[in-house]
Amino acid sequence: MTLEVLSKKSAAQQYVDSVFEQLKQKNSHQVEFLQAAEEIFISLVPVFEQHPEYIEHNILSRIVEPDRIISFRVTWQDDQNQVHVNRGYRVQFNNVVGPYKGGLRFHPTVNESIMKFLAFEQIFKNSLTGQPIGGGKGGSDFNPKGKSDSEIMRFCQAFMTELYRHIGPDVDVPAGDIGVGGREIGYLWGQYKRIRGAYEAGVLTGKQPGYGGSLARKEATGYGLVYFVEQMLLDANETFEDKIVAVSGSGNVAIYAIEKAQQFGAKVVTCSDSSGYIYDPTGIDLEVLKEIKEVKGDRISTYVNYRPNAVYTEGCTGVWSIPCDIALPCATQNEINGDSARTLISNGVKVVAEGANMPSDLEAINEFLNNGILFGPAKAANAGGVAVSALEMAQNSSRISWTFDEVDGKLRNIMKSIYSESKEAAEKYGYAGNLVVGANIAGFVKVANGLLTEGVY
Ligand SMILES: NC(=O)c1ccc[n+]([C@@H]2O[C@H](COP(=O)([O-])OP(=O)(O)OC[C@H]3O[C@@H](n4cnc5c(N)ncnc54)[C@H](O)[C@@H]3O)[C@@H](O)[C@H]2O)c1
Repeated sequence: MTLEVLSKKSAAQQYVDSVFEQLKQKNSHQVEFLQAAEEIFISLVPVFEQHPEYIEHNILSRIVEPDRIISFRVTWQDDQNQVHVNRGYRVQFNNVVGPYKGGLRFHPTVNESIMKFLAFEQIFKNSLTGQPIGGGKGGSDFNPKGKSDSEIMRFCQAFMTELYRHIGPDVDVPAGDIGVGGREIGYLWGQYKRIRGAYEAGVLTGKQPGYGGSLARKEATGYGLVYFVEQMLLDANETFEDKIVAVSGSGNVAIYAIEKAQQFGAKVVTCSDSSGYIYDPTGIDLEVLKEIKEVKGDRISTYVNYRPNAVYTEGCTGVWSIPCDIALPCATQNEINGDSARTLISNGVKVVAEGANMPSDLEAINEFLNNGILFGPAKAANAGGVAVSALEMAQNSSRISWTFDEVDGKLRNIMKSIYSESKEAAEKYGYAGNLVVGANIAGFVKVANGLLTEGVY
């Protein structure tokens, strides 16, 4: 029996290693994609140990190769009539669970590796939501910084003039991401509608409420994060009541995480932007924060003009030196390194949950896990945004609009079930308490089982 188990173990490990080796050979220049794939592959070894049928059907090789990668030229004219060319992408990675779904990113760093890494992660995040959405991602190396409104509009129209033939409400449903907000979604949607000659609202999500958009989409990621932590706390017989919370960022995710945490009775004492952070020991004044960021688009340093007892400090990482019970990184990738993690731990943090994508580096995650900190990984904890995008698609298909409370109630249930599925998967595969492994496995197994039912293709 022992030998049998050992040989099975070794078969699973050998299989995962060999698929990863082939992946490296085929994609040697795609650093980000390989990094994301490796992280997920490591979590999956125990799954292949228990499911040799996945090895027989070569599921891993089939999941890690995108269904297709579309790359196209985008030609547009600036306000001085100069002609520019950018490259557009859409990676349609996997549609076993539903139509491809994932954001569009407009940023100069966009390349095929980054598109593939984001689309690959999106498969498992979307599967975890329990909503019928597959994984995709797209974008362009276009830099929106410094562009006029008309230039943005012309770029979006040129981008959609090619993209429209590859997407559709039952095919592939893009949304926003970095550099693509409500304004860009509006221009993209207008152009799609004009070309198609049909009101296919479900082709894009993140639209304005009243024009095909869903109520509570703006709040969804931040609220969802807090609902996820609510479940983590509940399991430890705790609540948000009177907890000290440190939040980083002051954008869409941060603002609504702060709002919900405060509604649950927590005291949120920090927020930040890319220049520095605020420490307000009496609790962040949300009205002031919204005025600064949503109305005026100002720097977070101006907070002290409204709240003289608060302290502003230059530099972002210092935010993690503030003692807290719960830390919610909601700004950007790699904002918590090993040192920041150790500081948080020595100051007594009990829960860390990721609102941003990949805010903790690998060393930080290991510090949290090895020191018994409850850790909620981004794939699970910030899935509320895409979950409500799926609810937007459902409303578009049925041509009805749910109330704010209806959407919010569904979001809370979805976050509850993402938590319990991740927790149960971790327990089932021998990693009790490790939500990183649990979320990867729970997302993967659903896609793998779907693939098994569809035959070989
Ligand atoms: N908006 C969503 O629905 C959603 C969903 C899932 C994940 N995310 C992720 O959450 C993160 C934040 O997204 P958002 O929508 O709130 O973006 P946003 O642009 O609204 O806000 C980002 C905020 O972070 C601040 N920031 C940037 N760099 C920083 C740094 N180094 N240190 C501290 N603050 C910094 C910015 O000043 C801004 O206030 C991103 O990683 C994004 O990919 C967002």
